[in-house]
Amino acid sequence: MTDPKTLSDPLVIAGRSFRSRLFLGTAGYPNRQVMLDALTASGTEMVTAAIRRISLAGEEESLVELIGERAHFLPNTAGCQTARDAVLTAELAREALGTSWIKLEVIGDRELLYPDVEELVRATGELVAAGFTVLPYCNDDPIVCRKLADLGAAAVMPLGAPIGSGLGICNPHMIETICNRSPVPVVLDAGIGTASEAALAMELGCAAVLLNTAVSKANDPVRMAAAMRAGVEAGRLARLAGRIPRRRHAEPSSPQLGLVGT
Ligand SMILES: CC(=O)[C@@H](O)[C@H](O)COP(=O)(O)O
Repeated sequence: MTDPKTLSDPLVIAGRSFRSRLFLGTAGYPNRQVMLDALTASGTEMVTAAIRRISLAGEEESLVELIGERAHFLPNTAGCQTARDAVLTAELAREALGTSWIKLEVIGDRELLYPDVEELVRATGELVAAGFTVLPYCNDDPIVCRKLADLGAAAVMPLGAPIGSGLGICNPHMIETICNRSPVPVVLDAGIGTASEAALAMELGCAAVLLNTAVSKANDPVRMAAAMRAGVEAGRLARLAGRIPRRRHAEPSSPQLGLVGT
């Protein structure tokens, strides 16, 4: 019988526990109240925002205070294109916000928003050596994920699909492979379009899902945030329960023995 405690096993990253396995971004909401209501509906305990947005636009200055106690704040290096730029941005975040946690994004192409793997690996090594808790956004590549974990990343965050695309998980087999091999938690980051895709990420073995656009740009962001919460929880439960194997042929669901004529 399932121990009810396993249903709510917290996720632990770098010694910090999270009951919610849904992490949310803060960009693109119709207004701040909708964003806050969506965060509440999602049950999230980890919220990310680009350090460039926070530091450059005065209006965003109080975002960290607004989030306050409701969630752990995870600054990210969105917009950085070199390791040097990302490391400087992370140092700025640590100085300004007093956190050494960083979601590391080093983008190699502004149109694709795909990670520059060489720069990402370099920046991860430098930031870990400088005492940061590094969560790198990376390709759905098991080799890259292993290198990042070997360098000391606290989690790896492979993309499901390009940021903001809503395409879902383009290569579920590779995400599952990464999950099966990773020594650190795997957080599916980017590309999720709807709740069933968040559930799939968890069914594949991800420890958590990070998403933004699917909620902030939904017709009803608060309702979608609640749907994502339910999707992540359902996917986690299904993963723990263990799915039946796929078969190429029918398998009677009722026992045949004992029927007249058998
Ligand atoms: C907010 C953030 O960190 C995004 O860059 C993240 O990668 C989420 O991507 P989606 O907007 O596709 O969910």
